[in-house]
Amino acid sequence: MSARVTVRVPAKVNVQLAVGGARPDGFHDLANVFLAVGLYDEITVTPADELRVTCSGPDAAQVPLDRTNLAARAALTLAERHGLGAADAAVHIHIAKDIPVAGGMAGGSADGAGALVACDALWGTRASREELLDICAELGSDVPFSLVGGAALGTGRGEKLRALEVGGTFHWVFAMAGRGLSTPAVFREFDRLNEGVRIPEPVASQELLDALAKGDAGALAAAVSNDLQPAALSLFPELARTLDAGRAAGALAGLVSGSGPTTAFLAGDAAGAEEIARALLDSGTCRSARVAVSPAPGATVV
Ligand SMILES: C[C@](O)(CO)[C@H](O)COP(=O)(O)OP(=O)(O)OC[C@H]1O[C@@H](n2ccc(N)nc2=O)[C@H](O)[C@@H]1O
Ligand SMILES: Nc1ncnc2c1ncn2[C@@H]1O[C@H](COP(=O)(O)OP(=O)(O)OP(=O)(O)O)[C@@H](O)[C@H]1O
Repeated sequence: MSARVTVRVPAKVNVQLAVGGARPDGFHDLANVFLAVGLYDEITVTPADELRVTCSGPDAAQVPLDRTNLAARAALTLAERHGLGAADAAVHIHIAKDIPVAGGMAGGSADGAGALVACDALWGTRASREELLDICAELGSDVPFSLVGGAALGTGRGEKLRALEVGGTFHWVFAMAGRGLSTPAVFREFDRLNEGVRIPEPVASQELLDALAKGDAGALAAAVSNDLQPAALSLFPELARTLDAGRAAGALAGLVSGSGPTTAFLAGDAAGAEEIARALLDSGTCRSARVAVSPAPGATVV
């Protein structure tokens, strides 16, 4: 056991998000093609007298520091499963947050997966990969992917993962919006917009999987899709201007990341990404713009 563990966890973009009809449990079946991108939160755990969460970074004020924080929930779930008492499981979790909050990039999920891996190392609980994935799925639909990183197809509510091959580096620009969007609200809007419509079963696009496997940015750009985009745009119409600005600046594709409101732009190369980021900032249609590459590794002890 060591006295301090830091874990780095990436954000994600959904290059395909096919959404089925609402299930009886309120969730939606998905064909969710996740790609981890090189924007990271770092979670550091140290022994303490009681469970405590702190957070730093530009969006820190929006992060809950109580037991609803996914990082705290991860620590409590691991402790409970391994029969650790309150004193043994007391830990200070610090989140150095670089992933936008409520941005559709799985920031909270990253912190859940990171705290889980960090506490497992700190406490010497030696949970199997299978158990870690099981706890992640209990915490949220996106959390298992935050653990594994790379690229994966998520089915069910997104928690059942199959690793995907990625044959090259993709260059992205992410435009952060001035406010967040609630994921449940975006799924509710999806249901409202599709009322009375027969929604087909979600399936992954073979063209998209081939483009990923080849590392072909042009082919990936032609195949990206997000069924939640109309719902995110309906709740946040100004995002259409951001999408227009990124496309006008030469992006191969522009789309809403997951449930939004972060927008993602695929560039042909690193220089193109820098140019698009500058144009997005100059357009005044976003709060900030960041470049990042994919794929990125999952939760990693640093
Ligand atoms: C939009 C995505 O980020 C795409 O990766 C995910 O589907 C959302 O994953 P998440 O934030 O981990 O979501 P969860 O914490 O599991 O669920 C939050 C809420 O989102 C809705 N939800 C989520 C996942 C899913 N497959 N169907 C849903 O309808 C439900 O209303 C649920 O109560
Ligand atoms: N560690 C955390 N970091 C950020 N938000 C958290 C965390 N734990 C709980 N939350 C809550 O979760 C909400 C969603 O935050 P998050 O940043 O995960 O959204 P998101 O990136 O849109 O999620 P996703 O892409 O998985 O749908 C926040 O508004 C906050 O109330």
